[in-house]
Amino acid sequence: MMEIDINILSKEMNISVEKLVQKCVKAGIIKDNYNFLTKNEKKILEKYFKNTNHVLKNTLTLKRKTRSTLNISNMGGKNKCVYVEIRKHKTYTKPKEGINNSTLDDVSYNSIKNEYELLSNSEQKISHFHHSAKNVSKKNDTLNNIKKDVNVNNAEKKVNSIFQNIGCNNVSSKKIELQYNENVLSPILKETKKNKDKKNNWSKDLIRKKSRNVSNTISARNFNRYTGIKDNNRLHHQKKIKNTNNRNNKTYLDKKFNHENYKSFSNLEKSNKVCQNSTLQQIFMKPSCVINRDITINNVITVCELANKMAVKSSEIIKKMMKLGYIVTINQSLDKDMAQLVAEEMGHKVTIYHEDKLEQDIMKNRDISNERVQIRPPIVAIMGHVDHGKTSLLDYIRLTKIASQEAGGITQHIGAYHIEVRKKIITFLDTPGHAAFTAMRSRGAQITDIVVLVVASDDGVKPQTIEAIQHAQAASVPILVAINKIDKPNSEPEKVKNELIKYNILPEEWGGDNIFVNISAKTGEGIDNLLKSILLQSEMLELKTTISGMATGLVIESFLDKGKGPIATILIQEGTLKKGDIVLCGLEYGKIRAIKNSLGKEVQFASPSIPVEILGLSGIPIAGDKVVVVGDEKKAKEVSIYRQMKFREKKLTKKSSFKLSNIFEKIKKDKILELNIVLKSDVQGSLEAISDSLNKLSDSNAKVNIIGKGVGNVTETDAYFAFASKAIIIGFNVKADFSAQRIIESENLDFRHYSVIYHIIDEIKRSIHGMRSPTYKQEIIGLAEVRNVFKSPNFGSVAGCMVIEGIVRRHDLIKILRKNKVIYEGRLESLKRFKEDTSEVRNGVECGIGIKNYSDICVSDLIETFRSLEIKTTSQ
Ligand SMILES: Nc1nc2c(ncn2[C@@H]2O[C@H](COP(=O)(O)OP(=O)(O)OP(=O)(O)O)[C@@H](O)[C@H]2O)c(=O)[nH]1
Repeated sequence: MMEIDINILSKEMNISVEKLVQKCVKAGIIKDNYNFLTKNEKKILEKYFKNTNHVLKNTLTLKRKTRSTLNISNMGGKNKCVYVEIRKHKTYTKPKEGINNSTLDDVSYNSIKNEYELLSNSEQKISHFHHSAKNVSKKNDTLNNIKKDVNVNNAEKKVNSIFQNIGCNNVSSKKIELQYNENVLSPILKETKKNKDKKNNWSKDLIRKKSRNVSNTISARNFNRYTGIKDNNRLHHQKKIKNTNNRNNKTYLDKKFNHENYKSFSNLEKSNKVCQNSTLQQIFMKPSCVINRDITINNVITVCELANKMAVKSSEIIKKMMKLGYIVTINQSLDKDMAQLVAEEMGHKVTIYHEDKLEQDIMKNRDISNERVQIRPPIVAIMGHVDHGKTSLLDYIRLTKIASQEAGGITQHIGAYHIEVRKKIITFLDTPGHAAFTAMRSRGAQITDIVVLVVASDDGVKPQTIEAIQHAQAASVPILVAINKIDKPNSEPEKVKNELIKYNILPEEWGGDNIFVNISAKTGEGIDNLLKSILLQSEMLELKTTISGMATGLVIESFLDKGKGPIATILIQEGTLKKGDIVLCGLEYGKIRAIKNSLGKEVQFASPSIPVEILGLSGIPIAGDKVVVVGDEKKAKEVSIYRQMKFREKKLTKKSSFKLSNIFEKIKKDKILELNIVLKSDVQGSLEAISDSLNKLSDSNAKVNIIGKGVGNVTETDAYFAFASKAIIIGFNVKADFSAQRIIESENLDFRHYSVIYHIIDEIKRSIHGMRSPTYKQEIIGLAEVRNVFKSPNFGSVAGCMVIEGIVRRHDLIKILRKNKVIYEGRLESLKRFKEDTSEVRNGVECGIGIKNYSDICVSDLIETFRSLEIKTTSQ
């Protein structure tokens, strides 16, 4: 007959040998030798377990069955199916609470242990006791220890006799318990009970606090796992805490443990038992009192952000503010004073974050020794009308063929080059018009020292020549006139000189301040003279700078190179830039990886007024951004992040720019006595008429300055010019180009459109004198281009149109523009899509438009829809 070793069986069943022996006895298996069970006895035992459901109490059995079919090809080419069934069976047993592998039964074990703990009151002995109790083979040591400490002779005798009776050297703890109770332990037990209550309270408190901390960061499941502590030692606790990554929790527990000084290991053990009892519940304790916090706020903070910082509900702030007399919404921004008021009302301590602290810190630590002051090379911008020979001039000077390499012969990007003339350096900027010059100025970057105005002697003064003069004069930069193409037979340099008088550009020989040089960029005639004149002009300007110390400069242009990353062309204004320097550049920062000169050669440093390309920035800066060398890369990164955040904030809050509606307030407040205007008109006649009338409005209160005027639509350059000069834009019978419209919107410029001269004069007059009057602003909604004209018996002429911008609505006011001149203002008669009436037509869609009381519509006319908005001007 096959026999099964009882030790092996106990391991398989995952219960202790002693427990198994007890169960055998209960199942009616009585044998002398308990070391082996027969097959029949095993069956009886299994039946007993089934009936008593003993195992199921603490076990969880998982079964899984998977079926699949295998196709196996036979020799003859036929397939054979093999059905495969995999059965998996796994039983999980929940470990018993406390010390479950003890040789003693639960009740007696716990009572003995409690008493022993109280008697010994030593952590070492308890751990020793645990260790001993876990191992059956070490039972004698355990008993000896108990004996030593408890000294119960009767118990010892009984124990020994029971050991022998059982035959497997086990202990009948019941007997020990009885003896203890009788002789020694009953008085101690009373004391124990008291302590136990105290300890349980402590444990509950601990768990409650633990759960409150942990619940913030770990899931309920993690929490259960965390609190269902199997191993009753402190180190294990700490590991668990580490795993949760909850620093607060760890500190809290550590503190608690230190505080208790690990008085008794049993305390912790008991707390774990409480934990285990509460593993299935999460305990979230509502804070019993308001927690006052120290909060830091910036200039602007939303209600929601403030609530998060104070750890209160947004509704509480809204309620509080209502009590203070303000009605706010959750996403509303509060300024720092308001936020401070509310937060302090709610009992929190507020610290206002000083905005420029980071910037100030980083700028403080810069090395800006002013020891070596030297004369610096002049920076010259070449400006003028299209095709008057700007690039050809630079081309000749540098003896390179830049013009022929450019797409379509038109300058596409800003280039910056330096040349040497008579051992003196001149730096040239080649601009693609005036937009870049003005855009840079609008960012506060004044980079140019001298403007060379190129005027073709065969073409004379043209619109862009006038624009260039206006921009240079607005920036107070000296103008040097280069009358070009004198090699041409039809050249008339004297005529150019005469034309320029109108714009306050007078040659020195006529008593003016401007140097005039006749040149030919083709033959090179007069160019030496021009360069000499530039050097002369720069000497007069006494351009000086320090060449030692950390560098500062300006970005001229920037782009992203796929291989090298962001590249910026910069001009150093002060100090010397070295390879490896840390720079702050607008919103970006970086460590200079390489410096290249205008010939593309790598150099180790760059001195003032020498244009160089730098590599190593974190992003692409904008033309006009300031480059500053700083000492600390980490701080530079912080400042860069802060600047980016501020930029986003500024974009969102959109500060209002210079507006006609608040001119009177500005006159009162800031003593601004000048109203700058950029005026654009459809024809020269009305331009002059409006300009004269506006100039006459100047009085002791305010001066009207027409800083820029011209014929044609409002362009991107006009918009930048207005922005840089804090001017309003007035358009008479003209509209703003798409690009200009974009700048007007992004910079929040004041663009006013009129079709009656009297309205312009009246409105400006009223604004200057702060009169209350309703003024109207036209907001353009859509633009449609006439592609075809049909005759309809009902509606007269119907224009077949394509909407090219915005929306055309049936009831909006309209203007008809022909060659950028407004030829009619009125309303729509009809708006149709495929013969169906419609209320609106969007961008990119065709439609039929009938115009009320107007039938002279032509192909290519533009129909602009707008609405008139009333703006309240300031009161006197
Ligand atoms: N005869 C003659 N032709 C010239 C002279 N200077 C320039 N040109 C010609 O004028 C044309 C325009 O010259 P560019 O140098 O491209 O003019 P630009 O002002 O730089 O033009 P954009 O880049 O479009 O602003 C070219 O065909 C040149 O060859 C000159 O002094 N004499």
